[in-house]
Amino acid sequence: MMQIDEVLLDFENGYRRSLPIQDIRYDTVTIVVEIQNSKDALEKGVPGHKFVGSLTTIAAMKIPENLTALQNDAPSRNALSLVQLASQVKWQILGVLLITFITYHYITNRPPRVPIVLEKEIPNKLERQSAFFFHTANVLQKGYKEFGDRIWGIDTNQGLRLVLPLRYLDELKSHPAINFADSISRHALIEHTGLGGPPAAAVHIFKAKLNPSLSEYLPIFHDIIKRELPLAFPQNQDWTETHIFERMLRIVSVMSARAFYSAEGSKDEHWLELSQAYVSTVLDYLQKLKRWPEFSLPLVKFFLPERAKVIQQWNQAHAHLSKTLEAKASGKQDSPPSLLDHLISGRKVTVDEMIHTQMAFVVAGIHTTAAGLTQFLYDLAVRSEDIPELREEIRQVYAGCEGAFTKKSLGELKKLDSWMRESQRLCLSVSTTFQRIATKRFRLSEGLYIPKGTRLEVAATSVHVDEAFYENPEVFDGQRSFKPRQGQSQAMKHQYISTGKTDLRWGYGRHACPGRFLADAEMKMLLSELLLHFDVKNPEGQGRHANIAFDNNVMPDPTKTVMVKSVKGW
Ligand code: HEM
Repeated sequence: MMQIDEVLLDFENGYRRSLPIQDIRYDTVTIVVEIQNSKDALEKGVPGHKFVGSLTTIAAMKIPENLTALQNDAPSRNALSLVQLASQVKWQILGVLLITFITYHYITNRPPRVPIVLEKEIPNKLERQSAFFFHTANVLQKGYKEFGDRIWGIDTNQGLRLVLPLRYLDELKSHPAINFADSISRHALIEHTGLGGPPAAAVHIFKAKLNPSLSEYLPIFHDIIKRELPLAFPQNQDWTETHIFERMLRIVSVMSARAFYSAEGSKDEHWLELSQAYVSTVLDYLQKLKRWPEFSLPLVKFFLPERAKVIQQWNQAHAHLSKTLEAKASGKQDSPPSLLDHLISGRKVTVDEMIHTQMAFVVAGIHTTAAGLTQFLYDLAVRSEDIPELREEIRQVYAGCEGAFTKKSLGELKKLDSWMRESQRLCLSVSTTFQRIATKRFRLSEGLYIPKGTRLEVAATSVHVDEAFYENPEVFDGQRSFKPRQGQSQAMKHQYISTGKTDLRWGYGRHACPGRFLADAEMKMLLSELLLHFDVKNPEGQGRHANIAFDNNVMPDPTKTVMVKSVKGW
């Protein structure tokens, strides 16, 4: 037999204390006894062994040398051995659970096993990321050619992205486990920048309210174009070197301000300047941030002047929008109502919510449309021989509607439509589209497991130059879509606003660009007025201006110029 000198008390609240046995006063607590100091016990090799029971049990306890004997004899035997067992099992269970959790987490989040573009040519991952950032279209084209019909991956500074073959589009276009808005937020690095796409509710209102009222907007847009165009392109009988992008941006920003914001806003020079400058700031900010690896962004962003500029522009937008919302509180709407009118009708919207929505529409709608117009003119400047045919069609349609464009008359500009479509086929606004993010893990029908958070997309620029879908895809053919539209059955197909699996200019599926009808109308009216009154060409020997591309964005170079001259007799 051995004597216990000291006990270790484990109270239920987690408190633990070691006391000589004579100091223990309370006899009601449930305690754990750990033999600690007994020399005898040490010699017998049982220290660390725990017994649980009431103090009365323990105070009276004389522990036999043979512990098994105690377990058989002691009155508290069952209680002691059960809790002892539970205590040991508890740690084992926790251990097993932890290992299971880590294994599960690893397995479910492990990137899918797919071939990675450039992995063989550039073994260093950082260099591969950089190659994609600076040569996006080429890297996409390489992967598209090399992996054909398989799913393949791209290493980017913001992680692995999976490129899908077109056959997955139907399976995924309404899949509940993938999300478009999250992927836009991810592209805009929302957790570092606070930037993101327009809220789904606002997009819904845009589709339901603004798009159906487009006809009412046409005379307003046409007036804006007729007012702004001569300011942007003064009459000049000599060829004049002209920056295109900034002029397009200005005119589109006026039309967009009227449609998204308010009639007053479309005349407010400060708002117009702000909306034009904001997009460039955002693009510069993202371009700079995306050069850095993800983990460094929380720090890097503070060193970029664009961050301060974006915040300053938000503050300016705040001043405008709080004034406008106050003025609109009476319920007075523009005619036709702007998107802002629709958004606040019957709803309480805070100034901050409205800033987010308005600025997101500014980014989605102004730069893209101005870029589309600039790309068109850059294409036309190296094919000025096509101008007379386009101009003739415009003249006929213009005469037919007596100079007042309607939806129907814009629909008759089929050659212009085809030219716009061809220009956009080769110069998309984004190099990949159908960008989605997996919000849950799921498995594709052909078996590939997609972990939560995976980014998925389609290599749109490569699809558009695939000869399986386009004859002589590298050749610019302005009438490519005009020809098939001559037959009755195809008359409504192959339009500038059309979308399809091999026609990804506006994205695909339920998130295909809802602003394309607006862009189509704005662009056709602006180009019609421009081509009625001006010739464009590039200086002798100057080829088609190259685009600026980074990550997913493709833009015309705003610093380039084309030669512009007034048409005789205007
Ligand atoms: C030529 C001009 C334009 C181009 C090339 C363009 C291109 C695109 C593309 C490619 C997408 C789909 C992205 C994807 O699926 O990955 C998209 C979506 C979107 N576009 Fe446009 N866009 C243009 C004009 C506009 C305009 C004028 C608006 C005005 C409201 C607009 C608003 C939007 C919105 C809100 C979305 C997201 C739709 C959603 O959340 O479901 N776009 N655009």
